[in-house]
Amino acid sequence: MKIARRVEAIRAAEVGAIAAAPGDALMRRAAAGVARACIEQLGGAYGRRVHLVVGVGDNGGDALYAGVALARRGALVTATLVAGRAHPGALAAYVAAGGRLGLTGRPDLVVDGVVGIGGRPGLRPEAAAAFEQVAGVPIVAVDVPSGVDVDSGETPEIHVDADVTVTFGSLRHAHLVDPAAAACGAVAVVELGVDFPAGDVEALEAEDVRLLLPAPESDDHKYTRGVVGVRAGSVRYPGAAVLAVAGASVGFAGMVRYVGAAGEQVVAAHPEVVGAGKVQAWVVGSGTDADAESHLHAAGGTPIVIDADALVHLPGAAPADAVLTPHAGELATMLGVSRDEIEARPLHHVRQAAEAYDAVVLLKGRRTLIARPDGRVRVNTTGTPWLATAGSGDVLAGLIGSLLATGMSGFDAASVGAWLHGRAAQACGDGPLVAGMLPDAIRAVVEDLFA
Ligand SMILES: NC(=O)C1=CN([C@@H]2O[C@H](COP(=O)(O)OP(=O)(O)OC[C@H]3O[C@@H](n4cnc5c(N)ncnc54)[C@H](O)[C@@H]3O)[C@@H](O)[C@H]2O)[C@@H](O)CC1
Ligand SMILES: [K+]
Repeated sequence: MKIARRVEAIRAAEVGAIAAAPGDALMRRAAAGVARACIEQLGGAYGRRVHLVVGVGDNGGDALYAGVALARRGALVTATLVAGRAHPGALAAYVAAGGRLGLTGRPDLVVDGVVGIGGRPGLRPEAAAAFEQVAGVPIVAVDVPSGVDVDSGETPEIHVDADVTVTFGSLRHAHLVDPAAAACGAVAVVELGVDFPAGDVEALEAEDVRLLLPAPESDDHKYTRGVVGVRAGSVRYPGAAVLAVAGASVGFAGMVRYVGAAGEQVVAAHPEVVGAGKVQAWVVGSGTDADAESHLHAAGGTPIVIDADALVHLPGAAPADAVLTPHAGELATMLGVSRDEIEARPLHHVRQAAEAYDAVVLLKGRRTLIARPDGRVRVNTTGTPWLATAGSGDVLAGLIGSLLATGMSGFDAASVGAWLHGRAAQACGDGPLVAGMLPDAIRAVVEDLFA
């Protein structure tokens, strides 16, 4: 599990280690990691031109010590001190190692050491100008891209867009949560040997998913494995029914039931699907059009995935054990704000919705967020831009419903479902895909996990 923590918790955990380490030992260790990332990015150090953009705090200190390490490996290092001063010890070491002040020529790489966890969102004009001078050059950010809001993952002001971000000890929220995560590029964590407390934002990794997934026991039969019921599709959108059922039919639940206007199409595509009866979980809403409200009311009393058209019919609190799966536009309608506001502050809004509806809420996006009413959040890190295609959400809703039917909690079902769905898209390759390809790819991903 990847765990991201709040700045306050990180600072508190590091106090002891900083006090115990002689001189700038911790900063030098952090800087060594930054230098390694630069060398990797450049394919070597000797003769490469690296430019440091340096602020007044320890983040700038890290950048300067990284400059020391790079200069010792033969790189030509220059630095702009955006406030005209910098961490005294690091600056002295930098100058002693042959580092120069001021920009000369076009560098091969820029190191962003303006601000880290001590920064406020935005860049002061001197910092912004320093980056403008080297526009287009790849950037390695120290700790976080300067200017992002570290705890909220928001980017309300101008900020650095990095190719690589090197952080220390623990991930911060900005590394996982968009839009800040998108500004980080690839993220590397340098170990500092510090113990951190639990965090409230996390991301599943393959091993976590494998451990959470249900696998049938030898004495299981179709009913003990769980039955999922799908109420999706309509005369107008029969395809949504077929796709939601396809997502529910990848094989986790022992049986799939379908209730709705597209029964004929569903059975033609999935002959194993049966009609109404007892279920352990419902999936309601994908493509249900005008039937959404009646389906929502008919499907009560079990864990339930509420998707698409059904979302707007929720009164206030959702039914017990509900997983809501809106995209940004749907969440905007539910919360009475604009889509732009949701996209600017997805972590804030997904938590707000989880609390308001007293349900697990999965907000779809490049970095899908899954929130519980108590504020705990999982971020999904799998997927490709090709996944943004019609019907992909229907497959996801069905898949999550089938996991719920096996007895998984809503939070686990939603986050594992999102992980598998995204990994399946990656397995389809870096090219176009249609939603109908996902179920087979999900099966292949699961087979790989258990291999
Ligand atoms: N805490 C630790 O254990 C470690 C911290 N390290 C580094 O130390 C950093 C934190 O250092 P600091 O607490 O000195 O804080 P920063 O270096 O992040 O920021 C320092 C100062 O920058 C100024 N500032 C704030 N917002 C600004 C903005 N938008 N534009 C320009 N200037 C702004 C403020 O005067 C602020 O106090 C971490 O991000 C990390 O890079 C590393 O050396 C590893 C160890
Ligand atoms: K930075």
